[in-house]
Amino acid sequence: MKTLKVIKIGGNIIDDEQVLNHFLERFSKIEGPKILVHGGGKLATKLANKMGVEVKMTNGRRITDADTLDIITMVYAGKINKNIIAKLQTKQCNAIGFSGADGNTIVSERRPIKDVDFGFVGDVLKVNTNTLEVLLNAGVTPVFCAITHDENGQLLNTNADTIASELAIGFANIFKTELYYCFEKNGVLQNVSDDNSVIEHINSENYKALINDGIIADGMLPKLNNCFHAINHNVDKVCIGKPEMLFKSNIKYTTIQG
Ligand SMILES: Nc1ncnc2c1ncn2[C@@H]1O[C@H](COP(=O)(O)OP(=O)(O)O)[C@@H](O)[C@H]1O
Ligand SMILES: CC(=O)N[C@@H](CCC(=O)OP(=O)(O)O)C(=O)O
Repeated sequence: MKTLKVIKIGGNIIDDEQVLNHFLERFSKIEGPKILVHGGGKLATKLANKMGVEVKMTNGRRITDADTLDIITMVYAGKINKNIIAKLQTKQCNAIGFSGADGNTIVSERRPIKDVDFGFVGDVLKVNTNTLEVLLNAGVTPVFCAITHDENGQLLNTNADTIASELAIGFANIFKTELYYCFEKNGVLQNVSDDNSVIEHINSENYKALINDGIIADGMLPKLNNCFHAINHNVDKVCIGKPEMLFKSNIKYTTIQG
């Protein structure tokens, strides 16, 4: 079985032109099938502020009204995705940009209203691997933004970490699948302001303790939920850290264990 690497990059990598170029240079050289997933929440927030559209976040998720959906579609599926594709083409990496609507690759349903109405936010129902598998086997690299669709013509905003974990799970019976969450820190940290305090292994036991002790908070909570979801659904390897974890052997990062 071939190994598929699903790699997610967060806002802090996308926002910095130099960091992004350096990452894409090394990403393009990774051999074998690979999928890149990008966020871009920070840029969407910046543009919404500029356009006078109020930004509302709850539990790390963006409340997405019709104006916000327009903005995130322009930012995620347009500006960020197409810039990444153009850069990869300069590095001999033949990439194609995807939202979940393209090729009907990721189908979601609008999140039901419970305590909060998230608006046009989608929870993933299904990943269709057929088209993507053909592309991967032909050496083409799919690059996903954080947008899905409901098969009734409605685009939906879906967190990029979730897109990455659902893609990894979707391919877990076709490839040996590895999921890498790249962000600006060395991994999950014991002390969030000390990059040397990497917690190298997290399992469901120490995870609970880390939450209770307030060590894991903010965006790290949904990220780790996605990690456990993946490792419990046949994904072989789930890691969180700086992009260097993909390219160097002497680097510390966090590995998730089931
Ligand atoms: N224990 C922790 N270790 C590392 N980061 C943490 C921790 N607890 C909270 N965080 C926060 O989680 C953030 C990462 O989540 P998020 O911003 O959603 O990531 P991304 O940039 O991938 O979208 C970090 O920037 C950090 O501020
Ligand atoms: C529903 C929801 O919250 N979607 C996210 C999608 C982008 C994202 O996940 O970007 P980062 O990975 O850079 O945070 C949002 O709009 O912020």
